[in-house]
Amino acid sequence: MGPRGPGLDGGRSPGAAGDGPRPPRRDRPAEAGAGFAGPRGPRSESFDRPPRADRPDRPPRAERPAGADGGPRRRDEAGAPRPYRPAGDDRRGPPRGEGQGPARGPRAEAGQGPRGPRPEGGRGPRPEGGRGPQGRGDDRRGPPRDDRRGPPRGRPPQGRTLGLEARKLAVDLVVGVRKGRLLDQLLDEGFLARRYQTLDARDRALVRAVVGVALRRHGQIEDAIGRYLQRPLPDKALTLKAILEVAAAQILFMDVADHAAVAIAVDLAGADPDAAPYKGLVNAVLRRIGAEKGDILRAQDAVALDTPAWLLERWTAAYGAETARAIAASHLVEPSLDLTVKSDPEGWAARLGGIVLPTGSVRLVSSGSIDKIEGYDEGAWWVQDAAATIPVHLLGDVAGRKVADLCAAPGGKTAMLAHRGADVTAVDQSEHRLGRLQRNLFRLDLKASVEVADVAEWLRGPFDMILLDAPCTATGTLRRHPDGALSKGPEDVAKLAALQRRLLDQAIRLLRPGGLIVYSVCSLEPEEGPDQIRRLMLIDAPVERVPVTADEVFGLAEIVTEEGDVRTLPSHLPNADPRLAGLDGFFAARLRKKI
Ligand SMILES: C[S@@+](CC[C@H](N)C(=O)[O-])C[C@H]1O[C@@H](n2cnc3c(N)ncnc32)[C@H](O)[C@@H]1O
Repeated sequence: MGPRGPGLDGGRSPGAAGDGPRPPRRDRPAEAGAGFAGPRGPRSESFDRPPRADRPDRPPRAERPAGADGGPRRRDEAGAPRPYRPAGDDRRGPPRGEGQGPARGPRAEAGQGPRGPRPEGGRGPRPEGGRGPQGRGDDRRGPPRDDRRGPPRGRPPQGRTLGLEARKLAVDLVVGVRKGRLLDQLLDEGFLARRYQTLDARDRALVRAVVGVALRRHGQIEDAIGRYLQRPLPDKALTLKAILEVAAAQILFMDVADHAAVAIAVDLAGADPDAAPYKGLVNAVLRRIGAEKGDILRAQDAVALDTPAWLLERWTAAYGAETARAIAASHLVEPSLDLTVKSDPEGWAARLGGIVLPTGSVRLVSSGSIDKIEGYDEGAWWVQDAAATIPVHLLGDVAGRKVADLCAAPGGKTAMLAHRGADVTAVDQSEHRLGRLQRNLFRLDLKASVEVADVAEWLRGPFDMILLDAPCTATGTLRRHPDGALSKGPEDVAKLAALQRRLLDQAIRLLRPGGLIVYSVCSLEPEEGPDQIRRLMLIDAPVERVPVTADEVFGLAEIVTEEGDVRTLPSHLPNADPRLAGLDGFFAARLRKKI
C-alpha cells in the first residue's frame, strides 16, 4: 500500500509514485489578500521512529507571552496544546471535533492580547519585568499559586524565546509540505530532520502537535486568515503564509495563549527577510482571529473546508454523501495508537490503559514517546493500525509456509507473518525503509529474509502465499497523515493504479498454482481497490476470488463487501470517545491462483 502510518514506525513510502514534489494544491480560490482588512465578521457559511512517538508526556513547556503585562497569569496561558493530552489524562477531554464548537470564546479580560512586536531582534531583555517560563516541571498543573504573579523583578525574561525554535521548525515543515513533500520524509531525512532531532522531547512533541493541527485543519485556518485580508498574499510568500497558519492553528485549536502565539509569529515574520514587511499584518490578522475565534469556528463547515473538494466528490460518488462526510469528519480527530501485541491483548490493554479491539489490537489514547511505553524494549508489540492487520489475517494459517511480503517496509505485516511462523521474504525497493524494517524485526526478535528490489522486476519463488501491500495514494490514512490531503491530487490515483496493475500481475507470476495472494491498499479510491480485482476477472487472469466471510474478520460484517472483499473506512468502529474510534481505510482482496 501506499505510504501511511503509523506502521511499525509510522514511516511512509518515499518511493511511492505520486510522492514527488508538486506545486501546492490550491483548490480553494484565495478569498482575500495581503493588506489587513479589519474585522469582516464571520462569513456564514516503530517500530523505531513512531509516528506520534513523541507526543508530550506532558504538555510542552509554557511560554512567556510576549509583551505580557505583569498581571496574574491564568493556567491556560501556558503553551500547552490542548488536544494533545497524555494518555490517561482526561482532565481536558477529547479534542474538539466537527460540530463541537470552539474551544473557548475570546478572552474577555483586557490586557491579554499581544502588545505588538518588540523592537527588532527582540530576544533581549524586555523593558518591563517579564515572567519566566514555568520551566520543565509538570505545567499541566500550572505553576504554584504564587508564581502566577510572575517572577521576582529582575528575573531574566525569556518566555518569548521559549518555543520559538519549535515554531520556526513547524513553519519550515509546513512550507515543505506546501511544496509537495511528505511530512514523514521531512522528519526522516535532511536538514529539517536534523533540526528536529536537536530539539528536546517536549519541543519535538510541540512541533508535531502544531504541524499536525495546521495540516489537519488547513482549510479552516486558511478561511480564518482570509477573513482579515483584503488581497491575497503573494503566491511565493510561503513562509509568511505558514507563519500565519502555524499561529492560527494554535489560536483556534490548541491550548496556547493567544498572545504567545501572536508574539512568536511576529518574531518569526520579523526574522524572515520576505515576511518582515508583513509583521504588522501578521500581528493584526492574528489578533483579530484571537478575538473572533468563537464566531469564526461556529460559522465554519469543518468537513467541507478541511477536505479537498476532489476527495469529497470522489468519496460521495463511491460511498454516498453521508458516508463521505463521516469519513471526512473522522479525519478531524487525532487518531488512537494501535498496537499489535505478540500475546495476551487483554493483559496488555490493562497494563497500558487501553482497550482490546475485535481484531485483537490494543488501542490507546496515546501520548509520549512510544519507546517509553511498557513493552517496547522487550519487543512485546509494534505499532500498527487495526485495519492494517487484516490482510495478514486473510492468509489464514501461514506457519511453515513460504510467503513473499511484497512492498514490505517498514514491516508491520512482515512482523505479523514472522510471528505467525511463516518463512517470510520481505521485498521493498527502498533500502532506507528496509533498514528500518530490519531494526524493527531485531527489536521484536523476529526473523525474515530481506531483499531490496523493484517488485515489478523481481523474479523468485514460486511462493505458497503472497502479500502485496501495494503503494497507493493512502487516502485511507489521512487521519494519521493529514499532509496527504495537501500533497496528493487526482492525477495520483491514475498513476498509482497503473503501478498497482503492474505489481499485481507480477505478484501472480510469483505464486505457485493453488497458492493464495492477498492484495491490499490503504486507499479509499475504487481504482486502487475493487477496480484492480475487477480488471483481473475481466482479463481472465489465472486467479479466482476467495471471498472473505464476516467470521474471518472478527464478525465485522460491515467491512465485507458484496463481492467478498474487505473495505474498512475511517468512520468504522465507532466509539463514544472519538479518540478511540475509527480504522484506517483499507481495501483487501484474497485470490487463489488457478491450478
Ligand atoms: C505503505 S508501504 C508498505 C507498508 C508495509 N507493507 C507495512 O505493512 O509496513 C508501500 C511500500 O511500497 C514500496 N514500493 C513502492 N514501489 C515499489 C516497487 N516498485 N517495488 C518494491 N517496493 C515498492 C515503498 O518503498 C513502500 O515501502
